[in-house]
Amino acid sequence: MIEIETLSVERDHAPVLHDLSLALPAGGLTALIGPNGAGKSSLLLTLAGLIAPRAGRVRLDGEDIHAMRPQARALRLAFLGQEQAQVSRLTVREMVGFGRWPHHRGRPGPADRAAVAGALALFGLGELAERPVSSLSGGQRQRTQIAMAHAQATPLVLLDEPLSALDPRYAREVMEALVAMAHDPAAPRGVVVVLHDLGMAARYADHVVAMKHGRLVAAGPRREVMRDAVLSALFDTGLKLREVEGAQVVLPA
Ligand SMILES: Nc1ncnc2c1ncn2[C@@H]1O[C@H](COP(=O)(O)OP(=O)(O)OP(=O)(O)O)[C@@H](O)[C@H]1O
Repeated sequence: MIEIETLSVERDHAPVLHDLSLALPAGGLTALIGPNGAGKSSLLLTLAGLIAPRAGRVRLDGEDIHAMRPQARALRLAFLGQEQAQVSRLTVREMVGFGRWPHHRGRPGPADRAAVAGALALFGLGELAERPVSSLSGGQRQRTQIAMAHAQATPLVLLDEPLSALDPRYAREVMEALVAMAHDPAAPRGVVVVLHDLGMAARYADHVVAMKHGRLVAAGPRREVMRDAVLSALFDTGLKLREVEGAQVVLPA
């Protein structure tokens, strides 16, 4: 369980999150939605412990995230930001293997190798495993980074726009892999994902958090938040959700 208590955050001395209070469930997939500049990335960076709040705090299972040592935090949460440094010489397998570092600290064992192999298979990277990351397409690189976050095997996974470079097939496969991670009966994880694709949020999220101007607009189970009136007000444009052949789609109203 993540508890966000009266959280205020500044970036470059400008307030970007205002007095946010919210509890996120420990399991399931939570979609973070809202217009450009709403503060979604700032919230994710704060949840990851990478931006210190001006006021308020974030607790993970009762512990203040910002008081944890980085090594301890790396066993509790995995974070994938929008802009990742490119480590060009690494192969895909080596990069995914970096996700295991907090577990083995430089001495990988069979469990680490198995976790990497599982992540490579889950994200369709088997055939690319020995390729340098620098030789990959943007979408292949994005899947490599998501696989690395998966291999980290943390109870909480934070992903900022993980679908942005993916074609429809891989966007769907990655979302289904994230759902499987969130509902893995052996080790369910809390997966929090910033999504611009509202159709994906409507189809796959268990919970939805809607933000605008650095404030919370709505939060709750998907069906409570993904409603025509909430979405239209959130994005300042007419939107309607409709069911087409069993899937939710978002249309202009
Ligand atoms: N590195 C930064 N330094 C200073 N201010 C920033 C920085 N990044 C974002 N901001 C500001 O913080 C506010 C929230 O931005 P943020 O990136 O968190 O929003 P977002 O909802 O993730 O937007 P988007 O959907 O466009 O990615 C904006 O006003 C933005 O200008």
